[in-house]
Amino acid sequence: MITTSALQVRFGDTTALHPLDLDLPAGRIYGLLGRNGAGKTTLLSTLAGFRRPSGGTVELAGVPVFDDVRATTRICLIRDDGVPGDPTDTLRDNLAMAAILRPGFDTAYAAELMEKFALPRRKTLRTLSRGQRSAFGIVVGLASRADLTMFDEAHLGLDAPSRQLFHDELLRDYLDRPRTVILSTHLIEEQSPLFEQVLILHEGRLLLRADVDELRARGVSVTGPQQVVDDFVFGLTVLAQRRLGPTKEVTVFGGLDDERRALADRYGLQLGPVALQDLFIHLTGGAV
Ligand SMILES: Nc1ncnc2c1ncn2[C@@H]1O[C@H](COP(=O)(O)OP(=O)(O)OP(=O)(O)O)[C@@H](O)[C@H]1O
Repeated sequence: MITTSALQVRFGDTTALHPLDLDLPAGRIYGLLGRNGAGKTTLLSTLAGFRRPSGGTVELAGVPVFDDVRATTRICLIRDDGVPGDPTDTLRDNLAMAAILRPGFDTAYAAELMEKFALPRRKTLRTLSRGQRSAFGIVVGLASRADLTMFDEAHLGLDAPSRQLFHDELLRDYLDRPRTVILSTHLIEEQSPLFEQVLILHEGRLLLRADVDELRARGVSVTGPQQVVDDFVFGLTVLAQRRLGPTKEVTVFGGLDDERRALADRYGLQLGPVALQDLFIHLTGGAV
């Protein structure tokens, strides 16, 4: 369990995180969403003990994370801007160092992942391509098997097959060895199937925390012939609209009562769950 109490981070005049009380029970995958500058990286760095809070505390299972190896060796944060390790060392040496630093590191699993991501063991970290660097970060992040594992936009630069591999491996390994995972991402629709719970940060505050299923039920997608859909959603809060030839899909905010559902059925309209991205844009005040 990771717990924050009145956690606050300021950079000069900028308050990146307003006092935040948060408890994240262990053994779940959390999605951390927020617009640019919302405070996601600041929060994750502080949870990892990389940054001293301006106020308040962060504890992992009761142990303060800042400057305490009892907690930091159980935490792994993979950031978008680089892999933990020495850029002038080979990947092989960097993996050996990770194994020394992290008690839960699984060398055999790291070797398996290196193969799967086709990473060159003899190359130095700094000579890797952008996507290869991300892939190496993911290898370290997964093989560390840390109690608290966080990926901060760690997929940046990865091609689609590698992102799929990341998802598959994360899910497989998590199911074998449940731990707490936080994924910060702007690829909401792509990564949301992994989330059990979503946290939305907005302007340094926690705007929303909800289970994914509950969130998807906060809106409805309505699909059918354009004119019929337009008539049906008249007066409702429209979050997004998409056209595909004569067919239209409209996402509306809020649930539909039984009467409206019966009406949709009579008109032959299809109803489905809301796309998290549409809801996210609506909740964080973006343009539709
Ligand atoms: N080292 C720093 N010095 C000054 N201000 C900072 C520093 N790091 C972050 N900030 C500010 O803190 C706020 C939160 O930044 P943060 O990087 O946590 O956002 P983010 O949600 O991760 O954004 P993005 O999605 O763009 O990566 C922003 O206003 C940012 O400008």
